[in-house]
Amino acid sequence: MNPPLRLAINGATGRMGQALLDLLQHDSRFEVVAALTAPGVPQLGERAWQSPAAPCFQAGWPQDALDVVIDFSGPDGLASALDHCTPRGVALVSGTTGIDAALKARVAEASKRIALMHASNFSLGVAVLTRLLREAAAVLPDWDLEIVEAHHNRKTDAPSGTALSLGEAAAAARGSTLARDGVTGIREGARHAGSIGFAVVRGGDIVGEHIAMLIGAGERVELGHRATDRSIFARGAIEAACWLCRQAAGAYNLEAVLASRLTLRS
Ligand SMILES: NC(=O)C1=CN([C@@H]2O[C@H](COP(=O)(O)OP(=O)(O)OC[C@H]3O[C@@H](n4cnc5c(N)ncnc54)[C@H](OP(=O)(O)O)[C@@H]3O)[C@@H](O)[C@H]2O)C=CC1
Ligand SMILES: O=C(O)C1=N[C@H](C(=O)O)C[C@H](O)C1
Repeated sequence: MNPPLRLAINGATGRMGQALLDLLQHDSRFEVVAALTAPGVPQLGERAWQSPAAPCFQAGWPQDALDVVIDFSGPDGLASALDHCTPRGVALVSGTTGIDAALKARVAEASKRIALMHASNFSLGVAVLTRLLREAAAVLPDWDLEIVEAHHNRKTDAPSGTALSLGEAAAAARGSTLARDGVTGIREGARHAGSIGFAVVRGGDIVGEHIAMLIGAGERVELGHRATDRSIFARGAIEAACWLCRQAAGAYNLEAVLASRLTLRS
């Protein structure tokens, strides 16, 4: 049997960090070597779960060698993970959203040296939704496309990373880009033909909902996904980490993992 993969969680005290730790306590494929969080959080020094084998929450990267890092933190946390993983050849799975063009470029640059998967959504359902939307957007090129997303009241980035990725996939299927046709924020006046609009709802404990509306004259197609439990994202990221550790340097997406595990047919 292979020894367990040596893993660090970045953003370990957050909502996703907790969902990951809940699953990883019982996953013999991994040894959680470090549970990293931001400096100053009250949990620093506490064990990540109730076992003497659990690491304590810490604010700096460990000296120990790692096989893989799973990062669900924020833009600063992702930048720090890139700084740690790239020179050391450590694989990196990141679900952090709300990152700007400069950080996206750093992610792309790092993937020349390490195996890296950055995905705005690690759920199987959203992977399928993306496929369906690509197809619908291509066969209905003249229909108006609006993407509505809803999340909990603690979410800081908007539109969500998933909404933007869905928009990018649809735009690409129509031979366009979000930079050209995406429209966010409050809109006034008539709709521009070909634009892809985004609407954002924030409230309560909504885990994550995305609805893509393709609106024609006298009819409308709606494709949507509702997450009701964060463990779906955590499970996807854990499977990705396991898979990524066997890959050469490069930028990978979740579809590659799903194709190898579930043989999703095109
Ligand atoms: N791709 C996907 O499938 C999913 C992506 N996400 C994304 O993951 C990210 C985290 O989401 P969520 O868990 O809900 O957010 P939380 O705010 O609950 O958790 C983020 C955690 O990261 C910590 N953190 C902040 N800065 C750093 C740093 N520099 N180094 C290490 N840790 C840091 C935070 O500490 P502190 O609280 O002190 O700031 C917090 O504990 C978001 O970008 C979100 O959009 C979420 C769900 C699914
Ligand atoms: O912050 C969240 O919670 C989520 N963020 C991701 C995003 O921005 O798309 C994925 C998921 O919807 C939950």
